[in-house]
Amino acid sequence: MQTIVNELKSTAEKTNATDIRAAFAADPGRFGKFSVSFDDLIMDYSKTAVNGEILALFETLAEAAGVAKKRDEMFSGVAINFTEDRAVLHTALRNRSNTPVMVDGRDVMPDVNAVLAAMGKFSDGIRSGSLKGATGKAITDVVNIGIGGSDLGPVMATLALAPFHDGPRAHFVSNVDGAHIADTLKHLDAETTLFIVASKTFTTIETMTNAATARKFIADKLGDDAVKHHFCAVSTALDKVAAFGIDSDRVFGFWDWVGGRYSIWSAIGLPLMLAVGPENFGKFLDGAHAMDTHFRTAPTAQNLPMLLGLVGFYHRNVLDYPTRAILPYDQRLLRFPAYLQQLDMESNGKGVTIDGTPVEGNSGPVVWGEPGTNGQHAFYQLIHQGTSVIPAEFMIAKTGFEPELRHQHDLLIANCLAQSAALMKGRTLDEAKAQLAKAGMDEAKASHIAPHRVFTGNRPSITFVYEKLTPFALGRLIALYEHRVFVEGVLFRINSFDQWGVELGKELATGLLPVVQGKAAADDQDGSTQGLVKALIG
Ligand SMILES: O=P(O)(O)OC[C@H]1O[C@](O)(CO)[C@@H](O)[C@@H]1O
Repeated sequence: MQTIVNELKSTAEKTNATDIRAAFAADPGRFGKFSVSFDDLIMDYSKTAVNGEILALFETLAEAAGVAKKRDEMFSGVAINFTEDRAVLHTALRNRSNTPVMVDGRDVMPDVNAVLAAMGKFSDGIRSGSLKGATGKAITDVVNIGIGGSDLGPVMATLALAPFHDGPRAHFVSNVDGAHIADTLKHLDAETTLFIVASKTFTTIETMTNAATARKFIADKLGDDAVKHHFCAVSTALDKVAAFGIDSDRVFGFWDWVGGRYSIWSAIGLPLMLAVGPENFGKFLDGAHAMDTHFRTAPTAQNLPMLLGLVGFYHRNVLDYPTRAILPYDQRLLRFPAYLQQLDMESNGKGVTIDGTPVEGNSGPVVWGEPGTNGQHAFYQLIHQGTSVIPAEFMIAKTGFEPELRHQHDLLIANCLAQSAALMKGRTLDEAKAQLAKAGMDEAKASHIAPHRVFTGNRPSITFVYEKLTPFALGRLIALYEHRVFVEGVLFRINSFDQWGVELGKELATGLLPVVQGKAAADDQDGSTQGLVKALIG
């Protein structure tokens, strides 16, 4: 593999691949060569440093790394998450074909479908008002209590599908900071509020602490017996859920072969189903399944997740770009960058390969971003003229949901395409001087000012275009990014599906809590922690 990576480096240099502007000047038909589509989803990667030679090496690299073989292992239930001895089967949750998926010799599809049906029945009951609170009132507000994968996916998807909401209002509490639940409960009526305690392990301290506060909120207002009418739970730890006191018919399970950051398709998606209904949730699953089928069957050169992963690896490990910006031109994808931060950085932020040896080169990039056009007024200065090259990933729908505001959607499209073009084309010194001269600036001053108005250009971006942000399109987009993370993880030669890196902080926090509470001395803490504890608690 390393030989091919080295060949990618030398070929990029030899073909001057990073001069993207020159590549377009030499080949106006570049878009046709370096864009792929799957139904209405188009991925334009022509504004990246690719060419025919690079693309051929991508295919060689994918073959040498065995990406397709490892993909098929994942879909078939091989325990590829070997440090936790688990299969990775979030794809089974949206396996709309219902072909058997075997785990430990057993087809899991009947279980998957049973949970989905139970979620649908519960959602219909809450949404119709037939399932009521303790005082006989219909539920008007749902509060999801969870964090990480038990929060970020539901938050992102529920906001993204706002035009499809016809159920109770959705609220999300995740941070252990009391401000989060306090600000949420302030506006809610206990009689008409349902809490979902969402935790794969049912041990996460933030979630369990907030759940206890929510429970007290209901008990104080409506009495202990009311709790069972105002709570439900989503978890794999059914014994812990029972101990919390939630009735089994309000517990929606999922399985250890579903990673937290890959769990939106499971019962973790219950807040989304309550908001948009079981039918739209089914379309959400349909979209992901369509992308799964595409990923499993399309040849590499036409395979969107494969290409997105290969370009991402190329940017990270060949061209050495340390971050990537996710820039959705869709306000309802406001939380999509944050969702991808966990999906990508908790999956591929690893330093050890599957062999237990240190990663050679780089592993996952820093993922960040904000919707356009807002980002243009915040950090685009750096993206355009800073000293770091930051690959951008834009996404834009052909059509919005507000026909009466079509003129605003036109502006959104114009800005999205313009930013991608500006990053690629830039502005030369001569162009800057000519522009200043045309504005009437004298030559001496223009020579002084012009360097500040130069844009290097040749800054890479990928643009996704799709018809409309429907449940199907959202499911398809999320699955695309899940599989891109998978492809990059294989190329980095890491296990993308464990997350040991979150353990140490948790362990130290457990030991520090009694010190913060004044119940234990800080003597064995490091000097900085001792100083900070003293400053904070005296
Ligand atoms: O759903 P749980 O078990 O509460 O875990 C919440 C999150 O904490 C982590 O385990 C660590 O961040 C994530 O992987 C997970 O999504």
